[in-house]
Amino acid sequence: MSDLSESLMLLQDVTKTFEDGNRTIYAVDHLDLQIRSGEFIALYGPSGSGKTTLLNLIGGLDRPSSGELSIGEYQLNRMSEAELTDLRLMEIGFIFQSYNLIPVFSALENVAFILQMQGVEKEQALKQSREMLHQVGLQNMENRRPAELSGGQQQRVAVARAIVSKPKIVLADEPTANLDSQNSQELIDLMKHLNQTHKMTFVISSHDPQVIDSARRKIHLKDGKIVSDEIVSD
Ligand SMILES: Nc1ncnc2c1ncn2[C@@H]1O[C@H](COP(=O)(O)OP(=O)(O)OP(=O)(O)O)[C@@H](O)[C@H]1O
Repeated sequence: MSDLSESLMLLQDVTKTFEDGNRTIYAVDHLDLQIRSGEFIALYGPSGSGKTTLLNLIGGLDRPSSGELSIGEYQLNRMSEAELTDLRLMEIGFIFQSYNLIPVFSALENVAFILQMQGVEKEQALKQSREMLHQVGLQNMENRRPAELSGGQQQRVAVARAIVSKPKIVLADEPTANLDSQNSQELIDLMKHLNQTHKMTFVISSHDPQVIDSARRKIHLKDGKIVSDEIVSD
C-alpha cells in the first residue's frame, strides 16, 4: 500500500528489564521499531517473549528502563505521569483479552464513558457512542450490561470503546483469547474493516494463527528481540 509512509511511532534501542531475585530479565531487549500510520500489525512469539511488555511500553502503561519512544510529536519516555495519562486517554485505544468493561454500565455507557472522560458533553458522547455501536453491529444491544452479552459481543463493545475517540493507534493484547473461532474471525474482520475504512493503526499481540494470518505486517518476538519482521504484499 502506498499510503503507509507516515511514521507514527518510533522505538529506538528500547529495553525493559525486571529484577527477579538476583537475576535481571530482559523482557524487551534493545529493540528498534518503526510503526507507520495505517498499519495492521500482529505481534507474535512464545509465552514470555515480551509481547505484553512491548504493548505496555507502546501504550504508555509502562516506562522503558532505557531507550527512546515517541508517538507523533510526543516523547513518551520524557513525559510525566499526568502527561502520559492524558496521552493514553486522547491518543491510544486499548483492547484487552478480558474485555475490561464496567459491569454496572450498559454497553452504551461503557463506550460513552471514554468520551466523557475526555470532556465531551454527555448528549454528544451518547450520540457518537450509539453510532459506534452501530458500526460494530450492536445497534439493538446498547442498553444491555456486559453480563447480558456474549463474549464476542462484549469484545465488540470493547472495540467500540477503543475506537470511539478516533485514537492514533489501537493496541490489542490477545483480543481473541476468550473467543471461539467464528467470533474470533468476526472480530478480526471488524478490526480490519476499521483499519481500512478509518486508516486506524492496529498493533495486536496474539498466539492465534487466525490473527497472525490476517495481518499485513507480522513481527516475531523472541526473548525480547525482534527475530523477524515481515510485510505481506497485497
Ligand atoms: N511485572 C513483571 N515483573 C517481573 N517480570 C515480568 C513482569 N512482567 C513481565 N515479566 C517477565 O518479562 C518477560 C516477558 O513477559 P511478557 O508478559 O511481556 O511476555 P508475553 O510474550 O506477553 O507472554 P504471554 O504470551 O505469556 O502473555 C517474561 O519473562 C516475564 O516473566
